[in-house]
Amino acid sequence: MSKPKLTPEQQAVVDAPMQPLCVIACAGSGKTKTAVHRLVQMRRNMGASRGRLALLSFSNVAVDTFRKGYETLAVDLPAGVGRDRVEIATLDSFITTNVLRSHGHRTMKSKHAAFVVTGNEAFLDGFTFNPGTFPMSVTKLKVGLVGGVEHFFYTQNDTAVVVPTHVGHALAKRLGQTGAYTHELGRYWAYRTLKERPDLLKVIARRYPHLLIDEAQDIGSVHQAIVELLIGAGSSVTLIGDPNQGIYGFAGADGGFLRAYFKRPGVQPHELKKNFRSVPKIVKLANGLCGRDDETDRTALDRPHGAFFTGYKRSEASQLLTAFQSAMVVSGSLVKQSAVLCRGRGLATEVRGDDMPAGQGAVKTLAAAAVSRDRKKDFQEAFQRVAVAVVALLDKPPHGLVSYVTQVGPAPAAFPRARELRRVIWSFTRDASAGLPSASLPADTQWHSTMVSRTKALLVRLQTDFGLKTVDKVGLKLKKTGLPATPLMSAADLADEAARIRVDTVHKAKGESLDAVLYMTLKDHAGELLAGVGTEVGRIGYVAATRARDLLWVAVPKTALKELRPLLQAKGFEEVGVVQCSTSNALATLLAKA
Ligand SMILES: Nc1ncnc2c1ncn2[C@@H]1O[C@H](COP(=O)(O)OP(=O)(O)OP(=O)(O)O)[C@@H](O)[C@H]1O
Repeated sequence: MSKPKLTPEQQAVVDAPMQPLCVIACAGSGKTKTAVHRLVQMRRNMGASRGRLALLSFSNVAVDTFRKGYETLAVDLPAGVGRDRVEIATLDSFITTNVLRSHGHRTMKSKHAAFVVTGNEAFLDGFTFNPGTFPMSVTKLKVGLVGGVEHFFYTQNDTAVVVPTHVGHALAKRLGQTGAYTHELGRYWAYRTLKERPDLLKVIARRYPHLLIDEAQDIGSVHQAIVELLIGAGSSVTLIGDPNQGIYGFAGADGGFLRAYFKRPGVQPHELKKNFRSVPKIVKLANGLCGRDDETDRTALDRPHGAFFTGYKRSEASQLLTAFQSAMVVSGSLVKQSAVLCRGRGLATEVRGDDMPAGQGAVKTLAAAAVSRDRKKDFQEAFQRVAVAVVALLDKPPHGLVSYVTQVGPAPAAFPRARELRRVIWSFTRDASAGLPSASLPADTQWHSTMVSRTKALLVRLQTDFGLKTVDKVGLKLKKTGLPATPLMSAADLADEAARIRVDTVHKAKGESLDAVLYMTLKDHAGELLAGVGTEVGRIGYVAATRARDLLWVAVPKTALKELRPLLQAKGFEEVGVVQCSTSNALATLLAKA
């Protein structure tokens, strides 16, 4: 991490006394930098003390950034300071490592050590609940805590639907007895373990006298209950986040814990109000949306930039995208650092034109993995899919093998060589020349035959090196049924891959800085964006808008334009028409830039 000077407000957080802080920070205010500097300073203050420090967040991307930042800055710590006594992890992995993995099984009444399931494990077929329509997998079961009382629910279109407590409880318990937990239920079991084991709680609080939690607006009710237990047992907890970016309300996280935290005795309040990301016009607009008066660090550009709106017809989404990409060229935004964002997955899928992955069974999963890797450049997703497909080709694989392989961290006793196997599957996933073949090969001929021979070779290796037996008649599971004659990543995709702009949900883009953002809305999404950050959909719009560094477009349905126009203009958006332009010219220019 480079070392630009911290602002006075950032420095005040870093230099604050060793007590709990509540840091409310605006979008683009450098929470990452501030949190890492604070972490280093706290470690310096703790000197050689044996207590550990933890910096916790919610995504692996954030954790990676924090780790790199800490590695860079911690070299300046004097000798004798316990530089390694720092943990940087997701809140869930902190809970898993410290509570669930070694202690959870006792509370879960399982003979096995606890292990996570992701939903693809065959044995989960027997773990469902029936809300009256059709059976739903236990992976859909969510749990919240209100005043220490658990309540179960599932979400449908981002709305919570209650599951009777006795049903949810019985299902969680039955699954728990096998040693398995879903991500959701893991937190529940961790909470129950800590509640039942004050001795363990005390040990953890002593081990971690200080915790820093980033993106604290995403703390849900069960997370909060766990954090409250740790606070009660003596850990000093600092929260950093932006309540206006709380977009997981449907999952029980509405930013309330962060918003009210400064009121607690002994908690020192701080604010970060300087936005380093966006041009002044976008910061002004964001202030108008959330009712804050944040400052901007950037100056206006000498090329077109700022916040615009336009109308679009669903059937003409591709023209809108072309027009937006043309505007990006003029504003100097790079395709690879820009995105079209939608509030929901449905609209994103429609705009992106995603097809169902071709093939069937394990082949379908491997085909989807090749597309994840080669089209979406999402290696993590590709890896997860390969792991699922490969395990599906094994005869009686160890219980929980997919999760042992895909989860980072020490190998479980049940499968001590998980990390080696992880490496083998990673290299198969990554290497299109010797592992999973390229999605650019014709699917039902070259891709399929290459995939079959390499997958079989991989399975032989798993048997020889790891004792993992292949299913009988594996050829039947690797048939080419359903694969098209064209490449999985179609020829058209290959041609304009460099010019293809990412289309994603706002949730996926959280925490990112993007040169240009096109927020595609339905009428109510736009209405709620304009109404402010009081609702979840309003906050989702706010997150979309504040990702943009230089250029923000909000597209609203043409049918709603008349009604929304004055409201958009009142907030400071300027109107642009979707000018028709030659697609090939626009793409050629973009390709040259990319
Ligand atoms: N003191 C500083 N001087 C210059 N640039 C800074 C400073 N602090 C942070 N930045 C830059 O500000 C940008 C935004 O920082 P960051 O991504 O951490 O924002 P954030 O607070 O997490 O935003 P959001 O919550 O919107 O995701 C980064 O490019 C970072 O390098």
